[in-house]
Amino acid sequence: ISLQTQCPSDFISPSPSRHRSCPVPVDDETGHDSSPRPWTHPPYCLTPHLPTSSAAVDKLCVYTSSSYNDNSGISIIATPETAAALANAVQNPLPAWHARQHIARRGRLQSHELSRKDTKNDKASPLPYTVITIPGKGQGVVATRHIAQFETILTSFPAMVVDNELFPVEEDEGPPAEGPRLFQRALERLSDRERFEDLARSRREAEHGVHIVEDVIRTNAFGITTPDGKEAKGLYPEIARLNHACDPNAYPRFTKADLAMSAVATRDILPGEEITISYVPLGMPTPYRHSSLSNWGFTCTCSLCTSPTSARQASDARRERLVEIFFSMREPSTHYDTLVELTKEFVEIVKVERLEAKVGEYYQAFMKIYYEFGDVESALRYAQTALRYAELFADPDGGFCTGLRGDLRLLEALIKKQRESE
Ligand SMILES: C[S@@+](CC[C@H](N)C(=O)[O-])C[C@H]1O[C@@H](n2cnc3c(N)ncnc32)[C@H](O)[C@@H]1O
Repeated sequence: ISLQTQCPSDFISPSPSRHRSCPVPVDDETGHDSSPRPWTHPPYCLTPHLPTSSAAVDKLCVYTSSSYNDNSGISIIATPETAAALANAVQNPLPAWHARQHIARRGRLQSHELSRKDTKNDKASPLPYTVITIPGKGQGVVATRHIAQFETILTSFPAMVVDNELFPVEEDEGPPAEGPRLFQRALERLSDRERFEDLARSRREAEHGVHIVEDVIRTNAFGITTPDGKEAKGLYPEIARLNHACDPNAYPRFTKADLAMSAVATRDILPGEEITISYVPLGMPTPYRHSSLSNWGFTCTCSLCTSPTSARQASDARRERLVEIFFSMREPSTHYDTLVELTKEFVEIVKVERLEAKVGEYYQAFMKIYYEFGDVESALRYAQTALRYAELFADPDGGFCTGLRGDLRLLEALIKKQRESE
């Protein structure tokens, strides 16, 4: 008998649990008298006045679990359906949960100074990083020992998840007027408010009246997809200490099954080196990066942006060349030999520009192109490498990895059939 239950909004591998159930949507009417599991407070709901272009949303409610993440707590602002889809992740943490050393007690980071002791791979400090003040950047995260390429540096669990309806893309559309009341309730109910309120803000002076939750989320949150497929913002206080670099040494990986966000090293990191991620899509040339970064209200002074003009221009040219090559590779008029040459050039640029975290995506595209050319053996090799990198930098149970595994099986079957008929 399998104890595992599959719920309608489950991801590929639901975490097996004896206590597993399929949570039903609850709101302020259905959940008024009690606090239905895993929520420790009755849902607080409002009907937002959304722009007509927006999908129909009857209610947005605040759902809180005070016990989540070693009693740091989580507040979710979502529709009853999305909250139900998130409930299992909140209620059934994966077995590795307590083993994660970087969740300090009460969810706070150990923010001690980077001392000589720390840099010597000190066993007493289980964390491979510390949080310190970085001139011109506020706080930042610095390695306290050698971190190997592909190592998971830190994993963080969300303090808040907020439906994107409260963060319309079009600036002039304006957020729904109900936003601040929902934000306030979500903040008040958090057990560890300090973990949230300590985070960087970027709109305090420029835009008076912006609610602290809106400001903190806009400055620090990641875009995530909930198990029922809704776009939301996830606020991960530990990961939020990572500053931006255009040539970062870490990459954020979101795993839907436990809602975790991890920072994975894209290359070896030396003790004392700052650990950085890119806030904007990797691989963009300077002007695109700078306009995308304007949302955070800082001028990027990372090593790439402050490198000599000639080096920066060379990097921009390589990044633009990647796009050109990609289109040429897909041109129907491109001959196979040219395709092979273009692939080599592309791979070389990816190495020089240190875009390891994008290899999964790039090689998946190569797989398709070589398959269309009838070179199934090469397609299989690219699919294998794509999956290896995707499992490092993307959700191993997510759609990207699952799709690649399916492609691999098809390609293997095809090759087997071809060999049998030879
Ligand atoms: C997600 S927070 C990063 C952590 C933040 N430094 C702190 O003290 O908590 C984003 C904010 O950090 C600062 N920041 C991040 N990367 C930076 C960079 N490369 N240069 C200058 N400031 C940066 C900006 O103020 C930005 O709005």
